[in-house]
Amino acid sequence: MEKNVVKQHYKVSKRERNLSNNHNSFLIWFTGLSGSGKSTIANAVEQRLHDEGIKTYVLDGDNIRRGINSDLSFSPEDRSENIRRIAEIANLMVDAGLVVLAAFVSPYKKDREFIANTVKPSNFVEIYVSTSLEECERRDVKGLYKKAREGKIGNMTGVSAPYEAPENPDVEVKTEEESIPESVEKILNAIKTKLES
Ligand SMILES: Nc1ncnc2c1ncn2[C@@H]1O[C@H](COP(=O)(O)OS(=O)(=O)O)[C@@H](OP(=O)(O)O)[C@H]1O
Ligand SMILES: Nc1ncnc2c1ncn2[C@@H]1O[C@H](COP(=O)(O)OP(=O)(O)O)[C@@H](O)[C@H]1O
Repeated sequence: MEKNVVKQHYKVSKRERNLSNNHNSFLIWFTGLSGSGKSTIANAVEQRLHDEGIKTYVLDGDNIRRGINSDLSFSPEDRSENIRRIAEIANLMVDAGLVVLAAFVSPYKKDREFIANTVKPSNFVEIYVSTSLEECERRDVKGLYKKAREGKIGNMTGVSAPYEAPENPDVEVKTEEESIPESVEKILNAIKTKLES
């Protein structure tokens, strides 16, 4: 389809925004099963960054799916479209100078590669929140696993839909072995040099 759309260049660049904020902007992407701890850890990391005066924003699966992506299901195609839109949104926010923390199940490797390429691999930090399915089911924060086992919801990641774990994440957070503060420290250490503008 002919689109007749031409890329426009902005006067103020990402570099200039980063310089005036005194820190770089990039995307910290949390992937893992539902209940693994993505939101808990992303929000705890954000709090620490915010307290240091860094401009941040959290994008979270549940909230995005209640708003801009409320038309999407949990089929493989809709999950990919979910991630495609979030990658584009995150890219705009990174361009605007924010450190974006995104917490999405994002079960497909190819979708996570798409995100990295959308924001540029140098602006992408992948955090694998690697909690076992057994532990996520034990926590069952939202009662979804119980419903999935009872056959009341389909396509539940880990139960009736796949999760492709990252092979080479920047940080792996093992929530069954580490406390929340330990995981937060690990992530803050990993991004320290990235923040320097
Ligand atoms: N079938 C199924 N599978 C997985 N998750 C489900 C499902 N149905 C609803 N939920 C709830 O939706 C949240 C996951 O949405 P995401 O946008 O992160 O999913 S995805 O990246 O498109 O796979 C997820 O939030 P988190 O628990 O924070 O991960 C669940 O609360
Ligand atoms: N070490 C840990 N790291 C993160 N969450 C933990 C940890 N130990 C227990 N939890 C609990 O696990 C639950 C994870 O839920 P949540 O952060 O909503 O996960 P997700 O966003 O991946 O669905 C929370 O109730 C949290 O308090």
